[in-house]
Amino acid sequence: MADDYLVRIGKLIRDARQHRGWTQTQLAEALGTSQSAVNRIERGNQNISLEMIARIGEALDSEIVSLGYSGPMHLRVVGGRRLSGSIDVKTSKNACVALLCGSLLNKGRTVLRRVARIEEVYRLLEVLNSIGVRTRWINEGTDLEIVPPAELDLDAMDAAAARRTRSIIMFLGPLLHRMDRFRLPYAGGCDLGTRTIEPHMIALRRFGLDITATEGIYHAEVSRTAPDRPIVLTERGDTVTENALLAAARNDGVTVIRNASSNYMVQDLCFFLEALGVKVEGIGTTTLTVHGMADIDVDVDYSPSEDPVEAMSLLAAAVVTESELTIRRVPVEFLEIELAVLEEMGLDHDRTAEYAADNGRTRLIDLTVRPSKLEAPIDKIHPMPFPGLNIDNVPFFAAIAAAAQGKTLIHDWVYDNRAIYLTDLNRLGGRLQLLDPHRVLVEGPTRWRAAEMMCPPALRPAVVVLLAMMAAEGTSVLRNVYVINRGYEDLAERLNSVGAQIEIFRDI
Ligand SMILES: CC(=O)N[C@H]1[C@@H](OP(=O)(O)OP(=O)(O)OC[C@H]2O[C@@H](n3ccc(=O)[nH]c3=O)[C@H](O)[C@@H]2O)O[C@H](CO)[C@@H](O)[C@@H]1O
Ligand SMILES: C=C(OP(=O)(O)O)C(=O)O
Repeated sequence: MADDYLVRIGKLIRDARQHRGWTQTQLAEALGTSQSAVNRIERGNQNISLEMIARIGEALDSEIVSLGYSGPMHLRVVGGRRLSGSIDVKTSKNACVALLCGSLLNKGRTVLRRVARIEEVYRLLEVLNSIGVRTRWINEGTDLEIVPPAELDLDAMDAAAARRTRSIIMFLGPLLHRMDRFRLPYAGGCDLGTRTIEPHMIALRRFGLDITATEGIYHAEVSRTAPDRPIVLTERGDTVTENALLAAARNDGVTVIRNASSNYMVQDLCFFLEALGVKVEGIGTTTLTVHGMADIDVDVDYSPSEDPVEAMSLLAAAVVTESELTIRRVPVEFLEIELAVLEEMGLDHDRTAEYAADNGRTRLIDLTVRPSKLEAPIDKIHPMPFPGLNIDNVPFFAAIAAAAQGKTLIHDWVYDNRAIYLTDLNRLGGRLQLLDPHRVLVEGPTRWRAAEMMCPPALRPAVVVLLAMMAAEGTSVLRNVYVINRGYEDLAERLNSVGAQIEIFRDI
């Protein structure tokens, strides 16, 4: 055991030394010891004191010497490298979390294919497991099998896991059919300002759900009723629409949902509901008509589609690093506006013919992006519910605008503070001026410079910072990247596979 521990520490030290480009002799000199002592330490053959570990960390200018894997994860990025080759887009966080919640509708076995192995999914799995749902990764860890118990034990819920994800809110739709009274912790997620659950309640009250909120807990009471006229959503939100769909799926009758989002995750959920036997008319439009079933008990096998926001992230990675990169499995329907804007800005790219995703419905392309001379767009960049420019893609335009000649106005009207986080790019040499909490003026082109900084507490701005670090010559450090791991599977490793140099390290 102790030997094992020494070998692990030795390996970490060797990795840190090699990352610094030092020989064992150079490290020995810095420590005032011999090369043979360093050699013994690196092979785990030498007892090593905490003081020595700290000195090595200092000498290597690295906190790579970490014990265990429980501390926060950080990234060390050697920037200025071109990317090349091709990279596949994974399935989306936002569809996967909706489908995990959707599995609660089904008494049978649900298999979801190629589910992204991301923290947001892990949190929901922890919640599902804690209430008695059996889940396991099958087919060498690529697919997920979900088998619900006859009765859910909501009192046993892992509240800490639940509070770390906003998606827990989508338990409301399925649960209101399973119990008359239950409690759920408040939803978490990115720190993006106030996001109330009122739009969800406007839809779910129509099914007889009533909620009072006290001390971080939603207390739900259900007097099951069927909506007697169309449900009109007051906001065309994604999870709101999904919650209404989930409630409608087990409402024995026809439910009409108006002002529905037709965004990618909503479409994936509709396709999944159809696989469960629930007929949904109007998929891809803002009026959904759901023919629900009182009881759903089928073994279902569904393949969620690829993530348009990950596709946009990879595209932005290519642009800021001035690389030629092929991004495979891009759900083009959900990136059309972004591509049209980028085309206007001068992006040189090729698209293959469309092919079907594994769900048989979503249209994919492979996209090759080449280094381009970009000009700032004439009009502002602003999001709209689908088919507008995707709300989560707006931050990537900040990085792209920073690469373009001229000034670009970015207007993120949706979130209270997401635009503010984009000004973190200034620490890397960006020229972003915050005009008000929702509008940022980005001036390009940018000569990025390396820096060490904390991850902003919001997923997409955090990835944008990482991309700028990849473009900046020198070594940058991005601390505490949990928020990135919420939505991207092995992002560092995958970017490394196309030429990036990003190293993961953790605190002691
Ligand atoms: C798990 C999941 O799927 N999360 C996505 C989902 O979050 P989610 O569905 O939680 O997002 P919301 O529906 O809360 O919408 C986000 C914000 O937009 C506002 N709003 C939305 C629609 C509208 O017509 N008017 C309006 O004002 C809301 O008040 C809120 O402040 O949708 C967001 C917007 O696409 C995405 O950023 C999130 O990645
Ligand atoms: C805002 C996002 O996620 P969430 O709704 O899970 O916080 C996002 O995916 O960018």
